[in-house]
Amino acid sequence: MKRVAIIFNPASGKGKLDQYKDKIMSELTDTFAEVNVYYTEQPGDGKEIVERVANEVDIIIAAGGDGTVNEIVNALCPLENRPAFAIIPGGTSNDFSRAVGMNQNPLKATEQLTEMTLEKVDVGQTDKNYFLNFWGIGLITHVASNVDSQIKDRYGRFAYYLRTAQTMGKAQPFHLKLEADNFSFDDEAAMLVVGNGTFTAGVQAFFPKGDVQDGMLDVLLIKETSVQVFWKMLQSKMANQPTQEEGYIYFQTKKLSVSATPEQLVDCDGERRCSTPSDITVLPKHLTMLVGNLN
Ligand SMILES: Nc1ncnc2c1ncn2[C@@H]1O[C@H](COP(=O)(O)OP(=O)(O)OP(=O)(O)O)[C@@H](O)[C@H]1O
Repeated sequence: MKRVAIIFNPASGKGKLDQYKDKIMSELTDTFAEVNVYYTEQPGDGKEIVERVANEVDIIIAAGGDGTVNEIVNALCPLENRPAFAIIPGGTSNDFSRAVGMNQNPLKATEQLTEMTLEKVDVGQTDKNYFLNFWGIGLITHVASNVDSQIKDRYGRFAYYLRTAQTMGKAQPFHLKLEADNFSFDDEAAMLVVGNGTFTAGVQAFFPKGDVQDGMLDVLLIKETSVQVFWKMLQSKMANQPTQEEGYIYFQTKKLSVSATPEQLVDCDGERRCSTPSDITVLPKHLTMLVGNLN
């Protein structure tokens, strides 16, 4: 584990990483024998860099926000020989970096990386796309990802649910057909979220007890949206226990097939580029990551 490629997105988080760049580099060059730095200039560059350097390095670090991480992970996951992966958080939400216990200060996160704690983590796959955090349809695609960060820090899940409740009028229910390992559903629904990581938009909104190493996907199906349903969810622990409440269902599975009428836009780790139908599976321990505090 000596050769490192760090891919910076200078535009992430409105250029947030710029002030830390020199210190990040000196910390890395003190620890690793070879550190090559790359800068992305436009969408697609992260993918191209990974494809170019993956065979020559032991570790690829994504220094940027969730969009940068998503692009790099989508280029890494199909490779047969995957270098280890790490994240220096540089965006607004930084969901998977939080899930693997990275400090949200980029310099402290770099120090954590140099401790070289390696863990294998699960990855979600839907058709040709990979996700680390979540896949979702329905209401979730209407919730602005940037719930005010101060309010989010203070009120966590509650702020996110409140924002979701505010957008409720915008989402039309849809007819959902779902086939999972031990569960099927064929009825009206308002939202379906499939989680791998535990964070959505910077908060542990839906799967606070999720585990990125358990080889399972967490699934939350909201049948009808009402303030009462969100209130019930807020009070529940969602602790890896299958739950069937009046307004929502929670379960775990290794794979599921989803179709919807009308066709639904899919939000996959914040990227909205595909629509239903979708086949979703978990790739257990598919990526080796340098992590912070995983517990
Ligand atoms: N130099 C660049 N200028 C503008 N956009 C870029 C550049 N390099 C990469 N990109 C694109 O910017 C997009 C957004 O990046 P990223 O998500 O890291 O930042 P962010 O939007 O500020 O963070 P967050 O998603 O956490 O809010 C990525 O999809 C990436 O392809």
